[in-house]
Amino acid sequence: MKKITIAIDGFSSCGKSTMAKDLAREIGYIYIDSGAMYRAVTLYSIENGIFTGNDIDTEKLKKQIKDIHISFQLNPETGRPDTYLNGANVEKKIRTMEVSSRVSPIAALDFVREAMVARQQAMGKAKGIVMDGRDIGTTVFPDAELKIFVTASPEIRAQRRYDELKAKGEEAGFDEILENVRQRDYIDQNREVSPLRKADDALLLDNSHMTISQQKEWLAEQFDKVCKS
Ligand SMILES: Nc1ncnc2c1ncn2[C@@H]1O[C@H](COP(=O)(O)OP(=O)(O)O)[C@@H](O)[C@H]1O
Ligand SMILES: Nc1ccn([C@@H]2O[C@H](COP(=O)(O)OP(=O)(O)O)[C@@H](O)[C@H]2O)c(=O)n1
Repeated sequence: MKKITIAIDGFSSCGKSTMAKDLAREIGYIYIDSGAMYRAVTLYSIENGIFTGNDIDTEKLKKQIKDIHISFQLNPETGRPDTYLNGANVEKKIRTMEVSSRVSPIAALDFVREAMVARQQAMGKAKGIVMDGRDIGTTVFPDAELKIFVTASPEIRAQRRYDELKAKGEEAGFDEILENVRQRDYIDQNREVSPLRKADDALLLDNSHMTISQQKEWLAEQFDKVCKS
């Protein structure tokens, strides 16, 4: 069967990766978590003195962006790809609150987006890819055959992230997570380059009251519809 491109965008912590990864596994497509790439650039920036407080040394980061190598390798235990930064597995490190609180300003930088989008487009050249993020249907793959835009209420999204971090044993309060979700939504929607918005031809999914298996089923139906049409 002819392979297509699937773009899943939406607000923070609403379940994009969960549904994207499950669909990719079922249909034998590559899954790429584009947010992990922005998180990896943020971790690099934290570890290499690019932040002074909340200030970002953009000139330094611009010079070093070509030295930031990001790749993915499937983790057989979790069934999802782990993120590697310059050869080291950083999957755990990039999911901390420290990275979450610094990622959106880094992702708003034009030269960072330019570099990441080029890499994402190269990964999707052969189609057969499910990618999730903020600008996949609008900028990275504007011609994607299937585009989804996911949303849920901020409180529900914060609760999902809280439960996830708690299960991993990470200390983070619900209020701190809710504030982070709101802040990132604001920066992501209001930045100049590729702001988060629904592509005109994307299907809207509010999964506030859906279970993981319901949303998985819904996505599989949309995929079938596109493949049959
Ligand atoms: N429909 C759902 N109901 C409850 N929890 C969900 C649902 N979808 C995803 N989750 C959980 O919410 C958390 C955030 O999901 P994730 O896929 O990482 O979101 P995103 O990629 O949009 O940031 C994960 O712990 C995931 O297991
Ligand atoms: N395509 C993308 C993906 C993520 N991002 C940025 O990266 C951050 C982290 O993305 P993510 O997908 O890991 O976020 P979560 O919703 O999983 O917490 C987002 O808040 C955005 O600022 C982006 O700008 N463009």
